[in-house]
Amino acid sequence: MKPRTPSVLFRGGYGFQYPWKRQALRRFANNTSFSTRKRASSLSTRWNTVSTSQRTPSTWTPSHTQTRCMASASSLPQVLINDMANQEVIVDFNTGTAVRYPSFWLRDHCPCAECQHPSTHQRQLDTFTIDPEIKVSSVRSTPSGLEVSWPATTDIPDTGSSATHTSVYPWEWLETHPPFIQASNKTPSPTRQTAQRTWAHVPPSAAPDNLPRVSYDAIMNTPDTDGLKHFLQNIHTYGLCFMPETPATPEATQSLIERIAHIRATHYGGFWDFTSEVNPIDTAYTNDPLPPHTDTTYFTDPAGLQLFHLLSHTSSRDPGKPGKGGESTFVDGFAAAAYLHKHFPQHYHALATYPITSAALGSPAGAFLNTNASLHGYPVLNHSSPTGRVSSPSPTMLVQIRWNNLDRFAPMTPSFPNHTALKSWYAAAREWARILESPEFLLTVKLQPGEPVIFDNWRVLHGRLGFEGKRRVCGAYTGMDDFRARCRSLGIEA
Ligand SMILES: C[N+](C)(C)CCCC[C@H](N)C(=O)O
Ligand SMILES: O=C(O)CCC(=O)C(=O)O
Repeated sequence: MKPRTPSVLFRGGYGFQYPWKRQALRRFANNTSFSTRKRASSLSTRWNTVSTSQRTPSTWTPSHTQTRCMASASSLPQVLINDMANQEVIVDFNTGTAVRYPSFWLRDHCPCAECQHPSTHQRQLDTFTIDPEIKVSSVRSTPSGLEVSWPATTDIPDTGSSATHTSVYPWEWLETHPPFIQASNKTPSPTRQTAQRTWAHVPPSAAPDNLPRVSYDAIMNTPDTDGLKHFLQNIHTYGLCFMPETPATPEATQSLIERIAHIRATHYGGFWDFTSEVNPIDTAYTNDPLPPHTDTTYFTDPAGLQLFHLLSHTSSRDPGKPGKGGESTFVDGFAAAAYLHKHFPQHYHALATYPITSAALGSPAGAFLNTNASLHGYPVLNHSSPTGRVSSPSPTMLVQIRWNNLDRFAPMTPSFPNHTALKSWYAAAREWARILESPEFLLTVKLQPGEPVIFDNWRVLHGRLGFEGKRRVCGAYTGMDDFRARCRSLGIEA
């Protein structure tokens, strides 16, 4: 097909009105040698500077030996096609950089109702019927997005037709789903801490006024979701939130957590209401002190949020009097980890490197162990990065803390290469435990009936002081994915 000269021409062209676009596209043009045939009319230079007289987009059909700038009204992104072996469509979003989309990747992510289920948004297109060397037939910048026409092939799901196919990719979707790591995120972008604020040096006295609080009524009873959004935002930003004026009943407490998401049931049950017991399945069901820890470190996917509501605590000797002890403790593990990284980088590295095994062995449900022939446990400090590889772990990449020294278990699959490594891990764990218990980081709060607390179990460590008397606590877990999905449903980028 003889390429038609783009009927869309644009004012000024890259070389004149927008010099920085020239650099942006040239960077891509230079990064990929591509051939263009010089053509008559206004096209010029290696990457087709054109002058424009129209301001509305229209179709343009490149030949596959040609690479051109496809431009449209200056308010729309500009599109460049790189015709090399793995054809790419390069989009300049008028932000000074441009993003590359392989044609196969674009076809595979077509959002139309044939290729993607309209309500489940699951892929309906069989990826593996797409021609691996597929190239666009034509592209067009339109107000609703990048319109791509594909050649007639048999990859149309189930229609058996060999009609061509057209995909329209909304600009915002394209811009927020770059297939390749951009230079801008070569250094790991902050993870969940992007909008998170660590806290420390909080007076270790009773809950100081500056701790985040949202009342039960604001969360449960306002017709809009402002109170709920504020509640979730606090949990995401600070890792915990108190909920004053909550009726001191299991029912009201359960409704609070279910306002967020469904309860994550475990071998402890779903919604728990517990006191100390004679034959406990876990030390939580005793009146012993518990050092700062995160729960369910022995799960592949540790519980995301945990809620505690102290319903009562009375003296064993005189039920009319309050019981002694049982204060709750909380630590912002991200703040403690940042302190460890700054002052003891070798200890941070040890806790981020060596996997350890945790276990819950007291339950008749069986032994929970996060180790087996193929899984060798997890480090205390777990990181994530855009490349999926974490060569030098740092707090900006920290996504999850797994620390419960009571539940740490001798692994069946050894994870320390030698005695030196083992000693370095113990030295690191000792310093970590010291930091967690230090006044600078340990928040000690005597929970009160009517004011439950909820916290991020991947970030905030919790514990309690030993106590005497009858102490009744209720609460539940939710999953981290469920919490984050609920945040997103309210516009919070968790
Ligand atoms: C269910 N309830 C919260 C009452 C007890 C949970 C015990 C959790 C266990 N010690 C761990 O650290 O995973
Ligand atoms: O009893 C408490 O206040 C906390 C218990 C605990 O740490 C747990 O259940 O994991």
